[in-house]
Amino acid sequence: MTLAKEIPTSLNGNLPNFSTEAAPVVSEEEMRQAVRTLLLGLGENPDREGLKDTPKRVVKALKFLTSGYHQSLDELLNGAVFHENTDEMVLVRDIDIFSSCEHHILPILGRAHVAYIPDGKVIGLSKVARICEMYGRRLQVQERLTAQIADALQGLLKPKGVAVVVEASHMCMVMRGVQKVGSWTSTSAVRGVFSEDAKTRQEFMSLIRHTPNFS
Ligand SMILES: Nc1nc2c(ncn2[C@@H]2O[C@H](COP(=O)(O)OP(=O)(O)OP(=O)(O)O)[C@@H](O)[C@H]2O)c(=O)[nH]1
Ligand SMILES: [Zn+2]
Repeated sequence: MTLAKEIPTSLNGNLPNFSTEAAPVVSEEEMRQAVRTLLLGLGENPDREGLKDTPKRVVKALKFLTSGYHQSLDELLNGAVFHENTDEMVLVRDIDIFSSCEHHILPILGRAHVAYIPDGKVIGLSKVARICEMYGRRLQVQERLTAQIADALQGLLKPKGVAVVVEASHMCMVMRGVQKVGSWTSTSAVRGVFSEDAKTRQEFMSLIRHTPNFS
């Protein structure tokens, strides 16, 4: 493993825990070897037929599950911010979340509800889901994921307010550890008018609880 002088520009600002000096560059082969070592440590034979391509598959899967480190808001937005004279709440509900907890690298499965009150600008609806994907496909804690989604929208649109609720089940609490099947966690991040005005916050909460008749 060597130390990079610079983080590739695509990662700038996305790797929270490395300074520019210390960002390690790890080859694909080194990553596969690490998975092979894990398999050996688990008492498996990494050379048996079913496992011989597993290191390659695991590295590919983990790279996909953390691909959000290589995205940027600019890129995913693709210019889809539009001037619109509205200040009514926009809510995108039930956005599925597939993230990975940073403590165990196990799945966090759930959904996000994202609302904002525009102040002259709206964003393409699909981009709200793409923002959730970008931050979801990183090693996360749910609280940070929720706040990052809220802060991204706040920064991009400078709206009157943003509210985000994430409801998710952590496989590290279900499949191992305390093993609480069916437990889930709700986190919220409110900015602007949603934090200042209880009525607006309540409207958001009641909209995310309402069951539409097409679902
Ligand atoms: N706040 C928060 N905690 C999380 C999240 N994901 C996992 N955790 C918790 O992180 C904690 C790590 O605790 P440790 O005691 O260091 O790890 P552990 O021995 O594996 O803990 P147990 O899960 O209790 O067996 C656990 O309580 C997890 O439930 C998250 O998104 N937010
Ligand atoms: Zn965990």
